[in-house]
Amino acid sequence: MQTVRAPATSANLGSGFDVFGVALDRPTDVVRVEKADRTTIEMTGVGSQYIPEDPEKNVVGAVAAELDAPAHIKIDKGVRPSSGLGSSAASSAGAAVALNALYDRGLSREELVPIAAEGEAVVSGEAHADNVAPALLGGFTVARGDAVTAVDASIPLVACLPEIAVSTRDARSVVPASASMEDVVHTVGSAATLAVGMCRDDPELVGCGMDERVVTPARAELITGYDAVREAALDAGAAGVTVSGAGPAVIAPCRESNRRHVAAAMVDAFAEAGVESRAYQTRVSQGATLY
Ligand SMILES: Nc1ncnc2c1ncn2[C@@H]1O[C@H](COP(=O)(O)OP(=O)(O)OP(=O)(O)O)[C@@H](O)[C@H]1O
Ligand SMILES: N[C@@H](CCO)C(=O)O
Repeated sequence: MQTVRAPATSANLGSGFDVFGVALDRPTDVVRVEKADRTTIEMTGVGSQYIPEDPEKNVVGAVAAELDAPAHIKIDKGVRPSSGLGSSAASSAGAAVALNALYDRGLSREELVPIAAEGEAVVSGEAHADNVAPALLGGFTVARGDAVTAVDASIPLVACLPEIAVSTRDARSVVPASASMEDVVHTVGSAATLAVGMCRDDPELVGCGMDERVVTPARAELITGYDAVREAALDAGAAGVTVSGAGPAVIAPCRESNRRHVAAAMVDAFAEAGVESRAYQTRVSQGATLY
């Protein structure tokens, strides 16, 4: 038997649409695997009632098939599905690490990225790596085509998850098909600033580099209270605010000393907009861990 704790992730970070990602130290999924003749799946935890246990429809079924590693897979969900916090990626990455160990496949974390990405294809039709890369490698990751670059980083963050359902499909359907050259230049400047901020463990640069004018404003429209939550987080000392993944979670990097204050301000602002929410006081951290 092998057990893995797999982290939530935030992939985009404003300026890095479909490219940047970070692993978060909470929330997490716990994935437990035991050898079996055929793959079966058992789900518990937050939102598990909405996740199919059929291996054809659950992301971990595709990962087990890719690794030719049939198993009884138990997943205790800590990362709510359709959260913008990489719920499906946490399970995919956790299963990839656990099954690789269970069957002694000897694959590196980098080699597991495309395998875990096949799990993502079950959900979205695309084997995109922007969430599974940080879930496997930890820190800050850059997914560019088939290549992934990872750097260690430790940035305090608040990830505030409202009780709103936003499907990734809907959130992708509102992304504009084109952008002006002015906006492209602005995004490149922001993305470069964010990457430097991650390399320097500087939350101010990371927050500044989240500013993006094409994808984020379109998606913010799907999140009731977003503008007020953004303003409240900035007033409380956050260095920046953006939509996490496809939403509806909203993330805000900040200094550790004011993280609690930022978290409370975001929850209060959602409440004033009539939306219940939960704020995770978290940080950029390591990838999936065997224990
Ligand atoms: N093991 C699993 N864990 C979570 N969701 C799963 C799993 N297997 C299948 N799913 C399906 O995947 C969908 C959730 O994945 P989705 O990528 O939309 O959300 P997310 O991972 O929270 O968001 P994001 O990628 O924006 O961070 C749900 O429809 C859910 O039923
Ligand atoms: N990068 C993806 C993450 C969601 O899977 C998006 O923002 O749509």
